[in-house]
Amino acid sequence: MMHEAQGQLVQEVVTGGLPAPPSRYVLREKDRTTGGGEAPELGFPIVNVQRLAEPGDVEEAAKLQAALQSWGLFAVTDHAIPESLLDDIREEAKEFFHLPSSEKLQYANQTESGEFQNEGYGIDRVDTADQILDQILTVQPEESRQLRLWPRHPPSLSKLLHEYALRSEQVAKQVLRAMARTLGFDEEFFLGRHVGEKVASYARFTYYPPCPRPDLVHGLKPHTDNSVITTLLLDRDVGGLQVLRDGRWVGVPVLGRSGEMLVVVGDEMEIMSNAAFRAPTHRVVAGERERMSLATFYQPELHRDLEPAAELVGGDRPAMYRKVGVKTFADGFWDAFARGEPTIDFLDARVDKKEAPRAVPGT
Ligand SMILES: O=C(O)CCC(=O)C(=O)O
Ligand SMILES: [Fe+2]
Repeated sequence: MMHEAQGQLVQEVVTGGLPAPPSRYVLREKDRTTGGGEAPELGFPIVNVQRLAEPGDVEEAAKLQAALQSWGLFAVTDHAIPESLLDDIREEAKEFFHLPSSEKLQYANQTESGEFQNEGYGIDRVDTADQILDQILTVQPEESRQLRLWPRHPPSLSKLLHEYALRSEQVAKQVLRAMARTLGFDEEFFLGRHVGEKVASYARFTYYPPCPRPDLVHGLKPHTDNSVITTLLLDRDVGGLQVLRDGRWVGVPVLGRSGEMLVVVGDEMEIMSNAAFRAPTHRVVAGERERMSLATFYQPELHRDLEPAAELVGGDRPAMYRKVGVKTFADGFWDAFARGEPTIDFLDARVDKKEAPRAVPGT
């Protein structure tokens, strides 16, 4: 059901001159974000996509491998997406979020009877009090697009998203091919055999309004991504993304052009690779300046099952996850996210419960 606050949009409350965020967004004292390792990290991994495509480039492959083993996410350069496209899509997305709520609610993520649906504009399903505003759209396969939920204003935003989706899919594919190679498999190991011809993708634009008391609220609460991998277009000037590393939150640095596009390992890759690659837990802290991001989640074809690849199971490496349908996993994500639990644990997909991640600080 629709939460009574669904129509009360946080950026309007916040920019309306209030000294502090409305109480429903305020975190309990123990969950607040100050003092927790927010300093941006030096040595953040950056991988060159063109070089990754060269099977003989062992240096770049080693960088990818190190990035996957350490952060589970990394910036990509030489990705062939024109800078002007990245700038335009960010600008137009902000323009969309700046529209009056009556206009944006045309694309609301609820059905006419008030039921939550996974696509559209709004706060995510409200089960807890700390969620922000986003717009989620299926982008691939094209025949699954629900165009009535695609913004008609600004007028070119939909076209930009279409173009961006085509190009960002190429980046995701290059990275998946190179990831297969780092494990000694052929390039189609993940893409062709486990993901399928028709990679599914969902775009999520997230808008973080300027927040008068960033210490009191989450931007986006801790989670792992519901994807094989995610491409993530960041705000060029405003940081806030943090990654949980060895029990500490570490800030992703703002690196201008070379740090604006990230690739993030998702839960589905963790399962398929039998934890050869792990999905990093990440969150966004609120800030005094507005910020937006565009995440595109790449998923296997919906009719498939997710399970550890047979080649990565055996001997001293038993299967660490049970088989789960891609659709079950995708639906489970929403329940898990609303409760602040990892989807893998929420769906009881981990074979050895002792392997479950330690409790996330600040949740
Ligand atoms: O806004 C960001 O930097 C991160 C967004 C994110 O993690 C997501 O949409 O899953
Ligand atoms: Fe994420």
